[in-house]
Amino acid sequence: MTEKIPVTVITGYLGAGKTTLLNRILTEQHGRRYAVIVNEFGEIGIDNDLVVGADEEVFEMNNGCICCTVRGDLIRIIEGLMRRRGKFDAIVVETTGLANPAPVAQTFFMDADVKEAARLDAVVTVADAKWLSERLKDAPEAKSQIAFADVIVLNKTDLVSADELAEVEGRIRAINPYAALHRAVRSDVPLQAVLERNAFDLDRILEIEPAFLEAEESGHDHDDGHDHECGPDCGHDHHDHDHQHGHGHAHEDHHAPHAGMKHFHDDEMHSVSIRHDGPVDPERFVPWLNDLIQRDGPDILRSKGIIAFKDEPRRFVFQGVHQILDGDLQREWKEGEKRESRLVFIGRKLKEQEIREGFEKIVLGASAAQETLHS
Ligand SMILES: Nc1nc2c(ncn2[C@@H]2O[C@H](COP(=O)(O)OP(=O)(O)OP(=O)(O)O)[C@@H](O)[C@H]2O)c(=O)[nH]1
Repeated sequence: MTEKIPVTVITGYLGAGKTTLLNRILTEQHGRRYAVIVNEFGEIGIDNDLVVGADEEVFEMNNGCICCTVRGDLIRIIEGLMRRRGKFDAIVVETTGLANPAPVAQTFFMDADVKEAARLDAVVTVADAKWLSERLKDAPEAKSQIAFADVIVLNKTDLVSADELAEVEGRIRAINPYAALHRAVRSDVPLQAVLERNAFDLDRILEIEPAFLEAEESGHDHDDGHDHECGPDCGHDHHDHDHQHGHGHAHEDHHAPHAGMKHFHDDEMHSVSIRHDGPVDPERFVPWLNDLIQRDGPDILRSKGIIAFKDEPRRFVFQGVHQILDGDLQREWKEGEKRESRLVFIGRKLKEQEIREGFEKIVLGASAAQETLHS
């Protein structure tokens, strides 16, 4: 079987530093060859011309709302690329700053041919340290981009004070406590921090954030109801794009001591994590998960999990984006490795109690429920 090509999706609000990151990826010596797909908003491709490295092939997805037209474009481009396998090692997709990354991520689960050939390696969100806090208030896309991230590059730290940095990190953590977070100036993160991360592997998240599945706060049940899910006749109004490029003067040393993380409640976006120390019956688990995802999918932005099935030497790994779910048996549990199931749901208005009770009662059956560790 040929290896699936890893795909890195770079997202982030307008002007956050996505193209800067992409240029870094394309110019640094890493011995890997990347095919680049750029999604732009508007008729005329500009980003394409801003991307350096003439040797790299840049494919443009153009025109309109990514939710509707671009998915088809993306599928077409990836299928085209697959016919020229061997010419590149990985794919990087840069999305428009206005996109909700969900439809892009979903492409890698939904389209059978794409799924066969490529795997979503990580969603990397570039955030503008100067403007993110503001955008989180007025731009739902900005929030979705943070919530979706596996890796967050907190860029433009040269433009903020240590206090402001702590504040924005706290806001990011309130939305997404799981992503690896790197501070950057001109998107200067080590490339191994963003590329070929296999970020869907929960183990990696646990390495970075050992407390990942522990104590977290869930938000209240508020929602502004604005989720960017477009139908086929999307009539999105995308006109209020203020192009906040943060060209201010650097006024603080970004190496200033870390002011300590602030904690915020995010009323809208939160997460539910469950772990269970004991075998899980696939015949109960799979229908439960499918039902949950079908029913609450619109509110569940991301779901991921590793499950220890009864009498199964391999780990069952699933991940999903909204209603689209994908799971398979992967590597074997290692000698001495704790056979613990871990599940995470990230989204809006999650029915935490229902999810927990569902897992305990439906999946485990009431008697086994005691063993479940609440996190
Ligand atoms: N001060 C400062 N400016 C930066 C930094 N990173 C990028 N910029 C500048 O910010 C502007 C936007 O950067 P881009 O990389 O084009 O951002 P983008 O996210 O691709 O922008 P869009 O394509 O408009 O969404 C450019 O003028 C960059 O030179 C940084 O860390 N600090």
